[in-house]
Amino acid sequence: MTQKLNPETYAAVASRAECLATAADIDAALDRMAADLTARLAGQDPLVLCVMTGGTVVSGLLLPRLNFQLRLDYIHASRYQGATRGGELDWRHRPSEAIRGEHILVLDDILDEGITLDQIVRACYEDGAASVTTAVLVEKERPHACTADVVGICLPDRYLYGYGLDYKNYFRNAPGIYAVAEVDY
Ligand SMILES: O=P(O)(O)OC[C@H]1O[C@H](OP(=O)(O)OP(=O)(O)O)[C@H](O)[C@@H]1O
Ligand code: HPA
Repeated sequence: MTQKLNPETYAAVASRAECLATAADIDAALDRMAADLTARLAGQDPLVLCVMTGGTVVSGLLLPRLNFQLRLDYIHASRYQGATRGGELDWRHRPSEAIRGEHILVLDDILDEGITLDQIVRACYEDGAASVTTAVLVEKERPHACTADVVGICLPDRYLYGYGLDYKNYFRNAPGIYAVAEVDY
């Protein structure tokens, strides 16, 4: 069950947030990611795994830029659950059978502490992936448990929303990436 934000709180959070990346910045980042991923994966018939839920927006915008043979599935592992600090990774969907022998591309919105991506990559190899390539739209400027192969844009270590990233389960649809004000964090 997710908590609702009342409209006044929603508007106040939005008015205090700072835009760190515009839609034009993200478009340019997606173009760079697509070129890099094409160089790495064209001809390998990869199985793309969208990491739910935050990975949906980057997946939707990136896939039409990948002009080669691929298939799409999803994986669901969550550790924030609407909170602004992460906890234990909760597995909700792990497509183990589909992964065996495949070249996997994991697509997610953000590499923050890197715990989610690190555990997803380990799980893919445990499930018999032939290779695993990782791509994130945003990498936070902080130490991570792992790195991503392809990164769209690096942003400061603040709590972010937009382009799939949520604040209390809202703002995934914001048309830019915004840092939440200290008072709201
Ligand atoms: O690098 P980390 O510190 O592990 O954090 C990154 C993960 O956190 C978010 O997922 P979340 O658990 O919030 O689920 P969501 O995708 O449903 O928002 C985000 O989508 C990444 O998957
Ligand atoms: O900064 C963030 N914003 C939204 N979701 C997240 N998951 C990890 N870090 C973040």
